[in-house]
Amino acid sequence: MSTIGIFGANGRMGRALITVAKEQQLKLTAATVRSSSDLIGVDAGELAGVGRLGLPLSATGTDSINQAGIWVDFTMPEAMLAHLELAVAAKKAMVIGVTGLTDAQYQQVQQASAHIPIVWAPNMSVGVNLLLHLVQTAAKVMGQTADIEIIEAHHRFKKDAPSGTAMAIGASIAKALERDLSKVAVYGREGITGERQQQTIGFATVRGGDIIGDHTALFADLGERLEITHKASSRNTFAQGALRAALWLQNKQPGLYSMQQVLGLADLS
Ligand SMILES: NC(=O)C1=CN([C@@H]2O[C@H](COP(=O)(O)OP(=O)(O)OC[C@H]3O[C@@H](n4cnc5c(N)ncnc54)[C@H](OP(=O)(O)O)[C@@H]3O)[C@@H](O)[C@H]2O)C=CC1
Ligand SMILES: O=C(O)C1=N[C@H](C(=O)O)C[C@H](O)C1
Repeated sequence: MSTIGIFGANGRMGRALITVAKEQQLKLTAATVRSSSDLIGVDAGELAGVGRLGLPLSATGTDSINQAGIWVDFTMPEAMLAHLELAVAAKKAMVIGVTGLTDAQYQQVQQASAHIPIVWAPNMSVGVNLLLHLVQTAAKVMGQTADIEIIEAHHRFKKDAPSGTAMAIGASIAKALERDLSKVAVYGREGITGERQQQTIGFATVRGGDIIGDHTALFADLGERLEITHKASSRNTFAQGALRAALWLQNKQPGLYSMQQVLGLADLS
């Protein structure tokens, strides 16, 4: 079994990853934090509240990159790109869950995948990845006449909007309907907006409290509406998916892989 490392171990997802790695008895051999962090040397299991693991947190950098073969990154876009540079230089595989990437940042991930195997996905849960297929069926059946809106809700600490998952749902629906998402997306509404344009795909964002992650795709027609909803009740579900992706990446050739491929859902129509 490959050795696994976690960048950004002190984040919400970093701690969930440590928890799940312990539950699944995976070979977690590195957990890193910023080089300026006071947490360096603290036990990773104690940080995550799951008891001593005998794994001290180390500083992200060239000294720690060789502590693991596959690295998991749920940090922030700029930090992730710096980690990616380290991984490419050391030929390490990466699982990336970071959202809110600009097009240019996503292109940097694509370019790095010419050198190392990478899984990038805005949502690592089984349910959301199934939902990405279900919305395509709904779009094909109802999308020519129904109004399509994507509603997402997350905790008050989230920094990007709409969520990466909401964007992926929009892209999935737009693809099924052969619409260009960049032309039909409407992000929030205010003032005298006029009547709704039928071809548009609307996005609405809610931020509050400790909501872990809710997503709804709404297909609203005259006389009926269909809502397809996913609600995450624990971050461990994302961590389980990420660690499954890490194991799946063992011995893979360089390339950019999706969670659909990891879960064997890529061929669902
Ligand atoms: N794909 C998926 O399934 C999921 C994706 N996400 C995404 O994962 C990302 C992280 O989410 P979450 O865990 O809630 O965020 P947190 O804010 O809890 O954690 C972010 C981590 O990144 C580190 N970090 C941030 N900026 C820097 C930097 N400049 N240099 C070094 N380290 C840095 C932080 O370090 P420090 O503690 O020192 O500040 C922290 O450890 C988001 O993009 C989120 O959308 C979240 C859940 C599921
Ligand atoms: O920031 C989060 O928390 C989450 N972010 C991801 C996203 O932006 O889609 C996935 C999940 O919903 C949690």
